[in-house]
Amino acid sequence: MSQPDSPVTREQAEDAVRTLLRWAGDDPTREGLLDTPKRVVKAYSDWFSGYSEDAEGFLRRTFEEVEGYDEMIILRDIAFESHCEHHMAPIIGRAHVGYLPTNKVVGISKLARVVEAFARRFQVQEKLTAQIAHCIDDVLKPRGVGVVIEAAHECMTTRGVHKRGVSMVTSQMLGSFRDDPSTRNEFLAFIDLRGRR
Ligand SMILES: Nc1nc2c(ncn2[C@@H]2O[C@H](COP(=O)(O)OP(=O)(O)OP(=O)(O)O)[C@@H](O)[C@H]2O)c(=O)[nH]1
Ligand SMILES: [Zn+2]
Repeated sequence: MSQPDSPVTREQAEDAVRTLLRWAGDDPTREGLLDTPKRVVKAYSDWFSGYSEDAEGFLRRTFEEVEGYDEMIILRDIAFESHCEHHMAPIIGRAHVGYLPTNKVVGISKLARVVEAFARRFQVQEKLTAQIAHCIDDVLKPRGVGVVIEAAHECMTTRGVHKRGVSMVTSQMLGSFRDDPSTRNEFLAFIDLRGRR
């Protein structure tokens, strides 16, 4: 992931927020807005904390004592918040992640941590989906990985085309999830996209 050449200071980021406030037609020196740049930068530090997270690192601790368990493992309904890289508007959704282990499994919370690490960046949903799947595939080297994401894009609901209730669905299947229709179908049946609404 390429980073900007020179680091931006917190003060510069706060100035940028003041500029936007002025540009929108308000007065950043009025009482209600005085602390807003500070708050916005703090909020952004949270929303974009993924840039400083090592997604692969979360998957390095694995467990082998699982009595030979070798069936599918799924973490479904992982709620996440991200931001679209086109409008910097929220993307609110759920991710479903499954894999077929080889001889080791990972702590289940780590799958959610991987989702968070990539979601807390500027994203398009396709890239987010692929990054999660490839990260799990690269580190765990399982027999297969499936990632399905359903999300609402606020750039489509609160502005632009103004379509509420629309969700975008993306999937990235790798290994046996891609090549073996029964594995793919088992995963899709477990996550039951429409049935659990
Ligand atoms: N494929 C994809 N498109 C996205 C995602 N997030 C936002 N977009 C779309 O990115 C496109 C950007 O299109 P542009 O025409 O450059 O931007 P725009 O003029 O603001 O477009 P409108 O949203 O249609 O008003 C829009 O169609 C968005 O709906 C995403 O995660 N994946
Ligand atoms: Zn957008």
